Amino acid sequence: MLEIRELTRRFGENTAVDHVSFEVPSGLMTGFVGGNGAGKTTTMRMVMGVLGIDEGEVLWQGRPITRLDRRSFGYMPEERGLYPKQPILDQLVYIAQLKGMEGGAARTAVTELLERFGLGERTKDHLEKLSLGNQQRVQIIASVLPQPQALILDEPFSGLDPAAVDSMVDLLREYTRDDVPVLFSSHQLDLVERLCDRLVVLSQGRRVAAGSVTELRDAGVPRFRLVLGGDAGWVRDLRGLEVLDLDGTTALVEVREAGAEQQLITEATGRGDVHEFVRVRPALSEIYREATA
Ligand SMILES: Nc1ncnc2c1ncn2[C@@H]1O[C@H](COP(=O)(O)OP(=O)(O)OP(=O)(O)O)[C@@H](O)[C@H]1O
Repeated sequence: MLEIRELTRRFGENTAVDHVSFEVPSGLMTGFVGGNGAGKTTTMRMVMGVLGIDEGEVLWQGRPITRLDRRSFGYMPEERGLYPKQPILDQLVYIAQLKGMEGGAARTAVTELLERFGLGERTKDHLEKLSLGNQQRVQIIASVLPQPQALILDEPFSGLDPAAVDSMVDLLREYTRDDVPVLFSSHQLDLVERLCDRLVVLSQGRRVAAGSVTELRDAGVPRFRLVLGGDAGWVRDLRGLEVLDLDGTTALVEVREAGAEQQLITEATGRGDVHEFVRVRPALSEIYREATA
């Protein structure tokens, strides 16, 4: 497990990351979200040791992380940094060798990954000849070579078409199945909701929410939708509830006093037909908007 404890980084007067703590458990996918400038990249850079830490620490397997640990991590930085004028196979094999793979094994692993990402026919092409999305695929391959102990990926999905997103998702799932902790930042909340076991939300350098998607969706004030056979206007008169929406026979209410929902359903069944009475959990996008407001 990777643990981020009270990490803090200042740039002059600006505290870009302010005592941020969270965990990236092994075998789980953790999504890292927050608006532009929230501090995601700065946090990831501190985790990877490419940026100094002002306060706090990073722990790997329960002890302070070392340079060697970081070398065994797969890191996809925001600044992508491969050579535009070199064939993609050659530079990926070179990177794999730099990371300690033997030549033959490196070539086999790279070829396999290139084929997997639909680039099997492009191995001799210079990076700059590929579309931006395909360049992104090459960056992803560079970051997962060789077998990483943890993955720290800064916006790995940006610029990918749906097919490449699917290849990337399959690949990341294979790593989590092998118990690798994965932390990735993204602005694509639908993707984060689909993929992530856990989520960390940053706003202006601070952690404003963290937990599993289910925990976060359950954490807020409970909301219920009630659909009746007749008019639902009487719901406004009940104590302990706030009516968020009322449309003829349908009411959406928020429970302000514990137990008010029991009173609601008792009253509703006493008055006539109840077609639906369900707890409504907010979408991730709503949680995100509220947390970062
Ligand atoms: N090298 C730097 N020098 C000065 N300020 C910096 C530096 N790097 C980051 N910052 C500032 O730190 C804050 C956090 O930036 P960061 O890039 O970590 O945010 P982010 O969440 O990754 O944003 P985005 O989603 O736009 O990539 C911003 O205010 C940014 O301007």
